[in-house]
Amino acid sequence: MNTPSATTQAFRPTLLSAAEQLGVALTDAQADALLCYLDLIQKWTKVYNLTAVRDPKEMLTHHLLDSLAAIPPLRRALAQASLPAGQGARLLDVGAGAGLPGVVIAICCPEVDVSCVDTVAKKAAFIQQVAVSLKLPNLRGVHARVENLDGPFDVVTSRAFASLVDFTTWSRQALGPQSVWLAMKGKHPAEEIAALPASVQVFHVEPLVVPGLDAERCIVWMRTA
Ligand SMILES: C[S@@+](CC[C@H](N)C(=O)[O-])C[C@H]1O[C@@H](n2cnc3c(N)ncnc32)[C@H](O)[C@@H]1O
Repeated sequence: MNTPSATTQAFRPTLLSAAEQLGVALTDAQADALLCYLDLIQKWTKVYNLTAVRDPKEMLTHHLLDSLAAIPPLRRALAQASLPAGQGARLLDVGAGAGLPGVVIAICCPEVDVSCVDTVAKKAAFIQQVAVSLKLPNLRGVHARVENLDGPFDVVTSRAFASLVDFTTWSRQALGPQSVWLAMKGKHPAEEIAALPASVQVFHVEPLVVPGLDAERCIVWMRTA
């Protein structure tokens, strides 16, 4: 059983209210897992330097709630995807670092198989540790450069990773013919979009509102043209 610490347990009302605002239905077990994930980041970041954000409250809004905001758009995209009947979607989170948004997706969407790839071995090992500690069979950490990974993955995500050109160039071989890229960005990245080659089609720039975070956020949805 996952039991959050007293510190993160105090965040539960904020988490539940944010989830409600976002339209993400969380079971008690999922809320526990998200709070325990915060505990694990805090514990391991002392040793592994997983993230520059150290304040637990900031971690909640800047990392956890920010990633949670991507869940409804992701669910919508998966519902529209024509996946073979009975097959769960495969998702690759590129440059996942401490597991954002990949771990949040694995907790909230148990039907999605999530691989978090990072070039830094200790970050991939941390994701494996999270998968074991939180009993998430649909989550794995992969130590590799994304350029060397084959797919096909149905959705390839990134957050705070690289320019759109680099993200799409380096991960293109991991996509199938019907797959999409989901890039989490701050304000509308007009210059990055303009720099994309004709072989990458941006089909939607979706604004995100993150509860408790006074900052612009969006998802850039792309597919191969
Ligand atoms: C700024 S961190 C972002 C981490 C996380 N996505 C987040 O939002 O907090 C970028 C991560 O990308 C990883 N990275 C850089 N180049 C990579 C590559 N070619 N393949 C896989 N991971 C890479 C780095 O090791 C780093 O952990």
